[in-house]
Amino acid sequence: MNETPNPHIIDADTLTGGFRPIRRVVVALGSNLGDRVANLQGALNAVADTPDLEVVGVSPVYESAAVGGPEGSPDFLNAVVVVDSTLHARTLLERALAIEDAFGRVRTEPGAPRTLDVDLVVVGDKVIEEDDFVLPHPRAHERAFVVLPWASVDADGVIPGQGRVGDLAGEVDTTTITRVHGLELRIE
Ligand SMILES: Nc1ncnc2c1ncn2[C@@H]1O[C@H](COP(=O)(O)OP(=O)(O)OP(=O)(O)O)[C@@H](O)[C@H]1O
Ligand SMILES: Nc1nc2c(c(=O)[nH]1)N=C(CO)CN2
Repeated sequence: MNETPNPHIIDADTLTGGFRPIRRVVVALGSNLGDRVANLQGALNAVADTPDLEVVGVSPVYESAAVGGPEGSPDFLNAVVVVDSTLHARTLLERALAIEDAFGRVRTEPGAPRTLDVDLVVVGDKVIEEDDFVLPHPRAHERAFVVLPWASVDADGVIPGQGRVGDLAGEVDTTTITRVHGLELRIE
């Protein structure tokens, strides 16, 4: 195998200077601790306040039983925010973790109840497999609380390697999930 990088193929993320591609990014929000509506609403505002990022869609809010996590975990509220951004994928991850921290997220055991979860579901068609960062999010395609809200704002969205989100929405387990009527997140 020739390990020498081909100088004619440039990963857009390594470009310096003015040009950066705009990517469609899907951000999943979840909360099952504290004032869940205020947490989701605040997270949406924080996402929208990010430089070099434009919100193009906000899903309805869905409620569902906690998948995994300790016995008796409270139900979650979830929503999905669709954005266009020129930010690097890793910059988006750092921003997501900072927003979680700003909402009092305490990191204990995996699956523990949390005031706010901000996951990057997809960043365009980027595929990343690093210890602390995986794209597309490896469990998103099987999660009703991700694909239902996302499909409701963009059924033609795609999870690379998994398919069209409108189709995935017909395949996931929807046993406990319901749309919360009369509640809409808005950018304030
Ligand atoms: N696509 C991604 N979006 C957000 N975090 C990610 C992603 N890929 C890897 N991570 C890493 O996952 C770590 C733990 O995330 P977190 O504690 O929110 O997991 P979880 O919400 O309990 O489980 P899940 O990952 O199944 O949603 C984060 O610190 C982050 O570095
Ligand atoms: N219903 C629901 N269950 C979950 C959720 C979530 O957001 N909603 N997030 C998890 C870890 O990210 C684990 N389980």
